[in-house]
Amino acid sequence: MERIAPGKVNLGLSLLGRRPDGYHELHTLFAALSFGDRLHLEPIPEGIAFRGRYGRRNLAYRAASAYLEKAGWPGGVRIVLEKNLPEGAGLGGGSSDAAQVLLALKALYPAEVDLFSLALSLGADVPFFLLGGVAEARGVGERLRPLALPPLPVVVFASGLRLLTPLVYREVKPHDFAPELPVEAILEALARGEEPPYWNSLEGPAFRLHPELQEVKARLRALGLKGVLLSGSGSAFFGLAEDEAHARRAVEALRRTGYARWGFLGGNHGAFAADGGPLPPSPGGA
Ligand SMILES: C[C@@](CO)(OP(=O)(O)O)[C@H](O)COP(=O)(O)OP(=O)(O)OC[C@H]1O[C@@H](n2ccc(N)nc2=O)[C@H](O)[C@@H]1O
Ligand SMILES: Nc1ncnc2c1ncn2[C@@H]1O[C@H](COP(=O)(O)OP(=O)(O)O)[C@@H](O)[C@H]1O
Repeated sequence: MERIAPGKVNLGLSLLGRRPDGYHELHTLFAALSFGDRLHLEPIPEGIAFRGRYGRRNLAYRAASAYLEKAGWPGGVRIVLEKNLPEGAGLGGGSSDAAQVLLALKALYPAEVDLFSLALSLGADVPFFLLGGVAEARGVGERLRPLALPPLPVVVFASGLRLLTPLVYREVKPHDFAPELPVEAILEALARGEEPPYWNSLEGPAFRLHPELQEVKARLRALGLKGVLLSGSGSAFFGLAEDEAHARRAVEALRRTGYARWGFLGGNHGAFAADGGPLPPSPGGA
């Protein structure tokens, strides 16, 4: 069985406040991308045979182990993880890998296992990847509402700087908190190809830690991309292109200096990955 684990970007991320447990309450729009990592899975009599980085600490391995444990070890699985998404870039690759392993194992070894709570125990972004598509999220990302958005060409760029999520959250100051995102206005602007009225409350903290990231954002803007924003806790930025030709030109201009790739969000992109259906070949990029 072969599955694509799509990346994601956050079409706006607002930090509403800090909870007593130290976590931050957020309001965000997740959008799955039309490209991502690739997983090959096949049943074996017992155990987990895993090929990929980090061994047993890999989120894909941990997802397999958690599911099979809860299902009572009905059999084993061989997993080969082909990493295409940059790590620690805010594109959610590890979370998406974990979600696809959960979905694949549920198909291979059906059992009364609550995938959603298992997903949440693996990471705050993992439940979203069980759905894919576009979704509004609250809490730490677990309260989800699916949304519709037409397919939009998007360019993603990561300079290679690895931003650790805990360090970015630690840098958050009270003045970084913001109100809820204007969801309807964001969706309307995106559909019309206008500058969306969104922000990412983690940009301020990320820029304070690494001021050079502001230049990266400016470069994407200078290429004519709209709604250029840090994705999640970074360090990847994304921006919306006018059309495929514009997206291709932007990738061409960026690819010598980092990970640059274009694809789609919205439409059916990143949604059908979640039910195991085949994905179309990904469009170009580095
Ligand atoms: C920022 C987001 C946006 O989607 O993901 P990325 O874009 O980096 O993938 C998420 O909030 C990433 O949440 P999550 O996946 O749980 O982050 P982890 O790396 O597990 O958390 C690392 C640490 O960040 C802090 N943290 C995390 C999430 C949150 N809502 N508030 C927090 O304060 C906590 O101190 C936590 O111990
Ligand atoms: N399958 C995996 N893919 C990527 N990173 C993983 C995976 N399993 C564990 N990790 C760890 O999780 C960290 C964050 O991974 P990733 O999901 O790619 O980034 P982000 O949380 O910024 O979106 C990595 O730096 C790595 O140490």
